[in-house]
Amino acid sequence: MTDTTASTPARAGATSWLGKLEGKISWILLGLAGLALPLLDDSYIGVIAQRACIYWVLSAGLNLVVGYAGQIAIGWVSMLTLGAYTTAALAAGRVGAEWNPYLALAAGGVMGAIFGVIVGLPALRLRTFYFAMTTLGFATIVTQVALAWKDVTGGGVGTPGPTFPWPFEPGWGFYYFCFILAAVATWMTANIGSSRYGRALVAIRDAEVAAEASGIAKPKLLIMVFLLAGALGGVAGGLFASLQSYITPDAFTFEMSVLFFIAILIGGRGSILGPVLGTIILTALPEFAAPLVQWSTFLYAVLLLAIVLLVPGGIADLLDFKNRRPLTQHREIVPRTELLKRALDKTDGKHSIVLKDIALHFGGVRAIDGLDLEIRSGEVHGLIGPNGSGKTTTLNVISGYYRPKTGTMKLDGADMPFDQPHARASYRIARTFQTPRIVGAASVLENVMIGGTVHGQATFTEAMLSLPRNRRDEKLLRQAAMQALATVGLESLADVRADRLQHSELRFIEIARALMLRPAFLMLDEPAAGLSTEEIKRLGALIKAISREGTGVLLVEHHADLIFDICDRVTVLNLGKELAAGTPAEIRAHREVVSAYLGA
Ligand SMILES: Nc1ncnc2c1ncn2[C@@H]1O[C@H](COP(=O)(O)OP(=O)(O)OP(=O)(O)O)[C@@H](O)[C@H]1O
Repeated sequence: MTDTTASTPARAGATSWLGKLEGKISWILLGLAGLALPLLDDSYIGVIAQRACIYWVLSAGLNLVVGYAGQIAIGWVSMLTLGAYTTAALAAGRVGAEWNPYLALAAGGVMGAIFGVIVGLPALRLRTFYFAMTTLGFATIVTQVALAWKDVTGGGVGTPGPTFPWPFEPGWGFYYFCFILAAVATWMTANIGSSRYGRALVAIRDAEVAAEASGIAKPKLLIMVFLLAGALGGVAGGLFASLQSYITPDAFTFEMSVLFFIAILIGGRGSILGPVLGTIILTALPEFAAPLVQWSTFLYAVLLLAIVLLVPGGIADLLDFKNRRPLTQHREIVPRTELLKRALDKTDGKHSIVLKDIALHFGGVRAIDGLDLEIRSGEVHGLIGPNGSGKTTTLNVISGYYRPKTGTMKLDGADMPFDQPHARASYRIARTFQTPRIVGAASVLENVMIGGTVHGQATFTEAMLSLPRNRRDEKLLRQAAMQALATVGLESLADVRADRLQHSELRFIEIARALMLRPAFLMLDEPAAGLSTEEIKRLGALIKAISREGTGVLLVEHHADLIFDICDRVTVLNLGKELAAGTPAEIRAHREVVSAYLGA
């Protein structure tokens, strides 16, 4: 029985239309509430709203760093501090002539952008808490410099914040300024979030090796995100200085950093709306519960624990009504191999990857020990052998994850570099993994679109401003991903969050994602593991059809029947060496293979 939740095109269309409306209504309500706030004519509420908007300008950028890219930048208050002092010092004429406050604010943004990249750079090497500590350390340094550099910052005595002239003068004018900037920050980061860059960030966060195999270069992407997050933090700082009227280093506390960070976590990682609501709630809460101010850090911790334990996906998960609709239990995967012609470029010429004398050792373990292997276009090449014989390691060498000790690897006769896994996508070499590497929090369609990231043309800025080239990219990627999903038989699940799917479906999603590269070579690492007999049969037909379209397939597998049914040639490994190579018939009859691996 097939899934009926969205099985017909009309129903699928209605579902996505509803989904879009669900998403838009929240934004429209939030926008209207923000615009109408001055009607309350309550200056106290006005100040809280200004603060929430300012915090959101910072959190919007930080959301890309923490929520999307998964980097624990816990000391991002440093950007607020830098932006505040830059804007205040320039506007007050502490560095040369007095600057126009709007220009000084822009300078605060530039300062934030520069230091955002500098603080972010360690993230390229350091992971999790090590990176968190560097951001905290930087925040402490900035505060100490603000204390010591009296000429510019006023030291412990402080310096006045800027006052913005008409049309954003203090009061509701300034509120609208903060509101507009928060709206622009939201729009820009939402554009990034829904572009190939946003999907790439989430892939780096949840499935880094798969991101690399799809051609995503982590360093370049993270630097752009840190630059944007730093710039927004700097602008937020300039606004904060104006809101405070007077700034001293005490104004930039560790609690603020925690607030920004927790707002994103309780909002929901990888969401835009959730963290906006998280920031508003955390900004407003202490104001309306004034007697609890002393307890704020404790309350933040309790709130965070409650969210992590009760709603790990945060507010965004609570608002994700679409993914609460039940899926049909018994779903079938029925690939449509006739669609492969459109999903793949049938290559007219012959291509080959040739490995010669490859050796790779892990300490004393000889994982590969002088292996020769040739993968040709239009053929399925089976790689079999007992556990630990070096199959996955061979695949990882071809994918660029490991650099062997000796040997060469050539693509169509030309040397191919061993490292840089993300560069494999440019050779149109795609792969799947022994354990499916899928972004559980993203939809099935988004997961498949990740595979086509390298085909996008729009720059980061074009994506941020949603310019025509980015919209065209998105349209093409979406069409190609739907095509790939239809080919593997899963298009009816396109809108479903991937972590709701069954294991067998994840295996086919990985193949759809690999097809997005229009691969000249496809390497499959135990794709039949965990599949039913019927599913293995369909998988076999799909793999065979892929090779018939000209793609060279390397199939690592333990299911001997599948190997002998669909492979053109088979190599048997034992202890990292070739035990035998030949046609399936030859391998079946090979005495040593039968005794070492296949059994009598
Ligand atoms: N990163 C690593 N560090 C140390 N040893 C490793 C590493 N990766 C693989 N090995 C070792 O190298 C040998 C080959 O491992 P590999 O995973 O390539 O085997 P395999 O044939 O794919 O096995 P399986 O069928 O169980 O997946 C094994 O002895 C394994 O323990």
